[in-house]
Amino acid sequence: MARDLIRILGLWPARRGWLLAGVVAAICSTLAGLALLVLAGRVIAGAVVAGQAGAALLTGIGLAALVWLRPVMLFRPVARYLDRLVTHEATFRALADMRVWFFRRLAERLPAGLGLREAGDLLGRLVADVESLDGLYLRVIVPAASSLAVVVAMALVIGAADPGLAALLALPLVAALLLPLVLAPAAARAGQDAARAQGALRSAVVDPLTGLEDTLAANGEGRAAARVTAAGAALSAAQRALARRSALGGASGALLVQAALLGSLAWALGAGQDGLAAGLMAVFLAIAAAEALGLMPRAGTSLAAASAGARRLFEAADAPAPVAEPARPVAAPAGHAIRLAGVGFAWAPDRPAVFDNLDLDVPEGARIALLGPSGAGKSTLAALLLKFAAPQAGRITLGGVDIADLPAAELRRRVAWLTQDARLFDDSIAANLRLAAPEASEAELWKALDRAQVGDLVRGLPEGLETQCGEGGLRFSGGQARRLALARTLLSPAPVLILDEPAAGLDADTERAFLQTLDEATAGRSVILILHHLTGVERPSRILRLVGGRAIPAAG
Ligand SMILES: Nc1ncnc2c1ncn2[C@@H]1O[C@H](COP(=O)(O)OP(=O)(O)OP(=O)(O)O)[C@@H](O)[C@H]1O
Repeated sequence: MARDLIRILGLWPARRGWLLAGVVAAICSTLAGLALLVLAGRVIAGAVVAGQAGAALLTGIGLAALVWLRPVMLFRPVARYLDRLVTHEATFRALADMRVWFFRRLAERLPAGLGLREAGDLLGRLVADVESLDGLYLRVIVPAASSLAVVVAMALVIGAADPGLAALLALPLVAALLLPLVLAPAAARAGQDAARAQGALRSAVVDPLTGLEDTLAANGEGRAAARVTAAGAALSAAQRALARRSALGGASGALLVQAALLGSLAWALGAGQDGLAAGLMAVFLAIAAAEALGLMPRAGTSLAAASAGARRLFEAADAPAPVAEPARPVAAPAGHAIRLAGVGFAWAPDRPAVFDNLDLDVPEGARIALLGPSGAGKSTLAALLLKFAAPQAGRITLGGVDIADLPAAELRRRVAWLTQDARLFDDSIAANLRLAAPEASEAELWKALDRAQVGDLVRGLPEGLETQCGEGGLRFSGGQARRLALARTLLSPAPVLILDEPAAGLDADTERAFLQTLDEATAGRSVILILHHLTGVERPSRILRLVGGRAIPAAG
């Protein structure tokens, strides 16, 4: 548990200044509260000892306390305001860093898609588990630092007057301070159950919602609702267990703080005239301490929840990346001829091999038509060429350089892929296109749209290039969205294009028109056309068929 949490803190180096400033602000605010009660205590203790308020005000101590009371009263709300402001700002910044870190780690580990991972569960990790980490700072570190400052200040203030009283007061308060460490391990299991249940609930909701049409068409809403109910019940049970631990911690904390209060009260009553002032002061300090230390035992459950969140994040973030970046990357080659030699590949050790001793040459400027039945491995070949997966045998070279030695980003600048189910993102058409070429001018966007046979459609839209595509491109029909995605790929300056069924979604005439303009759109570039069948207008330089894990020449 401690290792995960220490590692989390290590991931926030850029926010160290903010985090530290938050702790300092919280300590100042708590100590200001303490000082306020100390000063009030002094005035009252002086009055009680002197027998009447007026006389107390005239004693040196009472007068000094009164002088300090006003600035401290003014300082305290300011300190409290700054405390909340800075600690929350520090948390927001640290969590934002954490999300980006986690997202990048996922992107490295899931280049070929989620595979068997559940989208809802990953979303839960990215949102809820990252959020649970705010408890580590806001509900554990900050209160612990403030409480420690309170205990030390109290020991100093009371210790100067009466060390025995200071020990009596400090003992239960130190116990309250340490209680979270005692309670956290027991709460850890409940924290893990709650985090897991939260992930399961998100999956149960996201999965049927993403495919709502299919869920409804199959009358599956009853089953989906039952899954959500079961996942919700599991989450409630886990959260109830966590809440029980939190309540237990809260009650124990209150008990310890009250013990300190009662102890000092008993001392004050039992002390003679000499000890009365110190005893009364201790009562005031115990009241002040209650605010800071009363929260501490609950920090145990926050610690457990943060540790469960951290565990789940690291579980996903530490999975081995399918393709490691080269330890010693080589310079990108000038040429872009592709060669596969003796490539063997299976997606997992227990899955059948997709390729077995595959050889393939794509010379610069060639147009290869790659045919093959469903499941033959056409998309898998594209995944290998973009290093979304790495072959277990053989090598793949680009311009004579093994792609294993090229950084993935360099390779992907040279090879662009229109995937089979290319996705439009929830942004404008222009932004979707510029994913492939961020610097592209408007004229270049229109050129790519025209080449993909979708320029007229976009011209007819009131907002043109600024039209929002909606999530997954829902604003457009399947065929229109595919042509927009094709325009994006054609816009890419990459010298090698892999186009998986580029004419899918086009009617016969438009398909013909598109394939005829392909020459112009891809002039000078190598193109791998993944097709189920040839229409006769593709004019490939070679036709290959993937069969039994190998590429064999096919008749046109
Ligand atoms: N990302 C992936 N993770 C795990 N297995 C995969 C992945 N992509 C493809 N496969 C598996 O690899 C095999 C070949 O699939 P692939 O999609 O490459 O065939 P294809 O020729 O493109 O088929 P289609 O013409 O139907 O698109 C299939 O058994 C498939 O389940």
